[in-house]
Amino acid sequence: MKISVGLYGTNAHQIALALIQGFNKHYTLFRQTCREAKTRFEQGDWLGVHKAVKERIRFYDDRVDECVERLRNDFDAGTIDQPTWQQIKLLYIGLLLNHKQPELAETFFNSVTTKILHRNYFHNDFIFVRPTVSTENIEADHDPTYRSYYAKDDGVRGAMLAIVRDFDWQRPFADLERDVDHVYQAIHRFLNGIPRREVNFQIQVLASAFYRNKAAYIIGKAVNGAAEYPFAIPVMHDEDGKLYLDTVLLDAWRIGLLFSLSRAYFMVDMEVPSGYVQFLRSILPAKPRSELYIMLGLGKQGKTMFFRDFIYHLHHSEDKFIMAPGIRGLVMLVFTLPSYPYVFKIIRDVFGASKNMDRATVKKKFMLVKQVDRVGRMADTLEFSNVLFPLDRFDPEILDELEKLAPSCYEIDGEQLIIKHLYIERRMEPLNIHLERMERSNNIEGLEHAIKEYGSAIRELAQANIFPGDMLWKNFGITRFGRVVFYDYDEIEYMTDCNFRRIPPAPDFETEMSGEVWYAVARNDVFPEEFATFLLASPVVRKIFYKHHADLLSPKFWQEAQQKIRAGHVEDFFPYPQELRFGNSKPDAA
Ligand SMILES: Nc1ncnc2c1ncn2[C@@H]1O[C@H](COP(=O)(O)OP(=O)(O)OP(=O)(O)O)[C@@H](O)[C@H]1O
Repeated sequence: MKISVGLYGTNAHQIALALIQGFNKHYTLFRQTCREAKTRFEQGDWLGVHKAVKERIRFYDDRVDECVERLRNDFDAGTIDQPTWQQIKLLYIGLLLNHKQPELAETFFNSVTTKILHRNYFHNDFIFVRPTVSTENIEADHDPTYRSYYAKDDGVRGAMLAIVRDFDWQRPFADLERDVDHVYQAIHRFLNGIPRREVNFQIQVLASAFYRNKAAYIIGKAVNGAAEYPFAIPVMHDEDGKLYLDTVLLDAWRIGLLFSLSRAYFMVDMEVPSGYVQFLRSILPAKPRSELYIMLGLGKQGKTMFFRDFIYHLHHSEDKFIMAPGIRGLVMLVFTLPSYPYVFKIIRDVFGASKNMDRATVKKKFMLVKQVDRVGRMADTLEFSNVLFPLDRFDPEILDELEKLAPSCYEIDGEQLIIKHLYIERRMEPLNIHLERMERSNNIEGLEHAIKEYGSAIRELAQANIFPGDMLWKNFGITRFGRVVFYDYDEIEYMTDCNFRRIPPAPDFETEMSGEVWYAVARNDVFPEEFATFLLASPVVRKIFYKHHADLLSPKFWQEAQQKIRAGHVEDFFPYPQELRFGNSKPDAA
């Protein structure tokens, strides 16, 4: 039934209700899959874990589209007048007063209404440019955000046992008391003894575990006097299918790395997500809230917050956007703001000669990266449409490049530059620049570290079913923490779609020397023996590469990795160093 909208929005209330119903449906489904993560973990359903993460990404857009359609069908949304839209927003705020996820619901409102309204309406009268409802200290009705434990008669060890048991995993531990003892010893070593307990001593633990890949992480902090000690404990399956604690992470920066954007998103069952973010911020104050929301699977909220932070930063800085240092892309045009740690990537209109693909394929590859396990080796990207930038902050070189290479991707409207589509990702030092710097300063240790890391990145990506396609140094970056991460996605393929081949012997010497290819090459053929030609021109780099990663230059490594994937093997990737593991168990060999 179509209801026509009268003057001053007599249906404003019904429209506000339709919007909140749309959001509530979204969050119910989102929570359901997060809740089921516990069962998937208990059952060791690792392929199911990947499938669920992939499917969850679509939930948001599906619900937004559904809600837009409902507003169009039931309320003729395109004809709603300005006063009615303002009224709808005010009524919607009223519906959020006791809501448990008001910040997400505000963002949902924006997602739906910006699909209906013209850009001129994108200000605070009509959408939530700024949040309106506070998320401070929202109490959950059913599932508390964190639980508190005290060291009573059975001491800290007893509290730790209770913490783990309260997760109620329906799978036995191999030897929980042994593991808790390891945790206790690790804390002892880390703190140089166990400090005297103050009267306020307590351990606070986030009530839902953080599920990712084959692990569940217990995250919390101990409070003692004025000091707080964060911790994260990964729980895993051993080779007999029993649970065990793999380590305890006690350095806040190491815990922060669990939330690196180059890893897959967590599944966490949260009634009040802002409570989780608030708690995480108390142990990781340097992590932007936007990145925490993204890592909790709430990407749209993360993007919204990222953008609010970015606009705020623009108002409080003066530097200009410049072209990103390094070798220019043949597919992407990349610029950056030196005072902000991200790069901005636009798909060019015309690609360099060697790039035989189109815009849709590039977008598909970027989406693929979001959906797979990035194993800490592929940068996550935030995708935006119609982004407004202040024109006077752009270096003329970027404007020239835009005009030359991507004329259909932008518009200039008065003082504003509107970029129609772009990806944003963390800025790193391009690996080619890093290696040159290391070689120039004769820093062999730094060079060796970076090359070792590069090979490990390729190896781990292969184990996670990703073949980078273009493995040149310039397509990788190195993070502040010295980790090598891949960021050029236009040529990536699933490992299982590639055909890794040895170069067939030449029929005769003349053919071999001719520089011509003497064998037929199909689209998905890959010849690992060729990698050395374009990677290892520098003798010092070559020597180090051969020392650590010579096997990557033969088809055998790649074919074996393929076989394992085809046999359903899901590799273990540990977001912390091997030497921190308690060594209780070899990882599950399944
Ligand atoms: N995350 C990043 N941090 C820092 N610099 C980056 C980042 N991403 C890209 N760059 C810079 O921009 C350049 C081009 O980026 P990218 O490799 O994504 O583009 P491309 O067009 O896909 O490249 P190619 O021509 O190799 O396909 C890189 O060589 C690098 O110098």
